Amino acid sequence: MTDAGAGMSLPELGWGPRFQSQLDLDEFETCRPARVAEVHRNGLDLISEAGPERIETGPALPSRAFAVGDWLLLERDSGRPVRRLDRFSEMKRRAAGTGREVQLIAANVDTLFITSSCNADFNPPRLERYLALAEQADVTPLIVLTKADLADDVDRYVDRARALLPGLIVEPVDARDPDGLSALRPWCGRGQTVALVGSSGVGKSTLINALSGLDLATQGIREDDAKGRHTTTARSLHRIAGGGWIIDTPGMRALRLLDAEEGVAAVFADIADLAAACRFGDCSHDREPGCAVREAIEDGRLDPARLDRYRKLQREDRRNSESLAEQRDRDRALGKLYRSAQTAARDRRGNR
Ligand SMILES: Nc1nc2c(ncn2[C@@H]2O[C@H](COP(=O)(O)OP(=O)(O)OP(=O)(O)O)[C@@H](O)[C@H]2O)c(=O)[nH]1
Ligand SMILES: [Zn+2]
Repeated sequence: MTDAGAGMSLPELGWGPRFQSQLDLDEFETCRPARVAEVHRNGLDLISEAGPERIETGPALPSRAFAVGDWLLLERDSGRPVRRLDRFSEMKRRAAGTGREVQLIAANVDTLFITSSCNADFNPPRLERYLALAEQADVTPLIVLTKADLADDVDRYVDRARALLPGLIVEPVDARDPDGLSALRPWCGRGQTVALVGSSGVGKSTLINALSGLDLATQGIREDDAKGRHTTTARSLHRIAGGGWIIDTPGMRALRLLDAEEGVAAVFADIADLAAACRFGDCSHDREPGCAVREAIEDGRLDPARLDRYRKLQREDRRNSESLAEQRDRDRALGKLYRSAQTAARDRRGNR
């Protein structure tokens, strides 16, 4: 069950006009809303004004249609689930491993805390990927730089992070110190929902513990994965001391972008602006004459590494967003190309 408490008002749970306005008159009278705190294979853990409860899911409303943070209408009398309400934000990704499945990460999130440590974990391409995810999901991103207490050049990390996106908020913290997290509190107020992403070991659990006053390590949500590493496996909604909610999103190490074309474009808006001035509309910024992007690189206005990262994310997004059939076609075409290259090489050897 979730650690969420009982007897909370709807606004405390994150309810507001954007959900209320989705109800018709009949639903007003016969239904009550509940928020999804945890998704299980055959059921959902919910929190509502009535406190925590567990419902069964079935073929009509399967578990996979829900994400942590979703709002659901239940029939007041029977407790039966009626429908899921539209989300104002939605984080999703392509499932890790070889799976092609789309995985919902979280819904109705206001702010994404993108965590990175002030050490070798600090990785601009990874941060840009998370930023693209936030942009795409309509969630406000904020960079939380953990282990600031261990670094002696914190400002350099802060500057590098700020340079990733105009206006980006970057907060260096010691995640172990609840009193030092005041800069994060405004994002964690009553009814606000925060999600957390970042590599293993950067301090996500520590941060959640410090913000919520919980001890996740004792909550039994850690288990060994196949490689014997400790990983946090459950995705759930935790109450933050002072009002808000925080969603832990484990397993985000293998984040793969999906349908994030706009998010990627938003994170690299400077390059898109430059590209608008290229002579050719379909300029690949490679060797074309009149290329404004290359010009900016030559002038030192644009970091060439940033262009590379932009291209890489674009490719990744396109590849992940392809349908299964498209991928099969492309793999087949590649196989054919490979075989014909092999044949040509064999022919050449034969002719010698
Ligand atoms: N000095 C210092 N140590 C920290 C800080 N944040 C986390 N740590 C330590 O770093 C280690 C890893 O922190 P976790 O909170 O378990 O990291 P995590 O991101 O939850 O890791 P996963 O569950 O594997 O994803 C722990 O020993 C923490 O005490 C910080 O800001 N300063
Ligand atoms: Zn160009």
